[in-house]
Amino acid sequence: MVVNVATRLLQISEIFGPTIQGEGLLIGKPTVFVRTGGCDYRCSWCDSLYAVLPEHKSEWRSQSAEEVFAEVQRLSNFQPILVTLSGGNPAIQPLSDLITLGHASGYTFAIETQGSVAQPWFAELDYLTLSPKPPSSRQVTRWDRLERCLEIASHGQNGRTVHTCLKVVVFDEEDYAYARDIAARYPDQPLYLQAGNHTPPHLAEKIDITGILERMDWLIQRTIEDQWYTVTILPQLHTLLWGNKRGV
Ligand SMILES: C[S@@+](CC[C@H](N)C(=O)[O-])C[C@H]1O[C@@H](n2cnc3c(N)ncnc32)[C@H](O)[C@@H]1O
Ligand SMILES: Nc1nc2[nH]cc(C(=O)O)c2c(=O)[nH]1
Ligand code: SF4
Ligand SMILES: [Mg+2]
Repeated sequence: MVVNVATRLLQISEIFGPTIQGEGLLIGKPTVFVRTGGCDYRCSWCDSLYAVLPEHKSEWRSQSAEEVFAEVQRLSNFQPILVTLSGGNPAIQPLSDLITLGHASGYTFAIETQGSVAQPWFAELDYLTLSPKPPSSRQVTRWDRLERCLEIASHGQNGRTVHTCLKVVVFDEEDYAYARDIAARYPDQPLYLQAGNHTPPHLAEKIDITGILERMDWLIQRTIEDQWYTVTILPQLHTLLWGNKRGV
């Protein structure tokens, strides 16, 4: 049988760390990021367009799982660490081999994805963060696909539990209503509300931390007003610390 090796290569935008996970369920945890290139979405406020738009393709590299894992091991000084797969949409890449390789050496794997593409290998992950996009992103949620992601994760492979959660970026009242809808649809999933950064690299020269914190304050008041006590509200910690800097 002829195996097309190229189809197993990963499109890699950047590999960096260790740093801390700045968002959601694993906020504050030391991690190495593997950021893949290419995305099926075009969120109006995306903070990682260099890993999304085809005009940045020449900056990405095609690498095997072995090459990516060697870089992860080098960065982590061969100490098992949490590896966070992000992008772009990492769900459009063949990441199963990387997860298998890493698990064999004690590494754990989390993914950040919008839930628009469900892959069988989600069952091999340790953490699956689904981040469906609210109206301000100008993207349309495919609920059937989001549900398929959760369904796959509910059958963890090799006795593994895939810890799942939902994370919704909120900029305004419409986004907040979308987040409420998500909570009603998936009452058993931990839900994180993430204050939006309205000054990502392509929309402003300087990051407006005060503006981000004001939105965060509004979001907290808004949830308390609704007596919505099961939700968790967070900023992007890395954005507060390091602004729009890349590779942190
Ligand atoms: C860059 S995305 C990559 C992974 C995947 N495509 C996704 O959207 O989940 C990682 C996380 O950053 C969030 N994000 C992107 N731009 C943002 C912004 N301007 N403010 C707040 N969060 C943002 C996304 O919603 C997602 O949760
Ligand atoms: N420190 C840090 N935390 C993050 N959490 C999610 C990120 C991402 O871009 O997916 C990210 C990132 O780029 N840096
Ligand atoms: S889905 Fe994620 S990577 Fe893709 S455009 Fe939206 S925020 Fe950016
Ligand atoms: Mg980011």
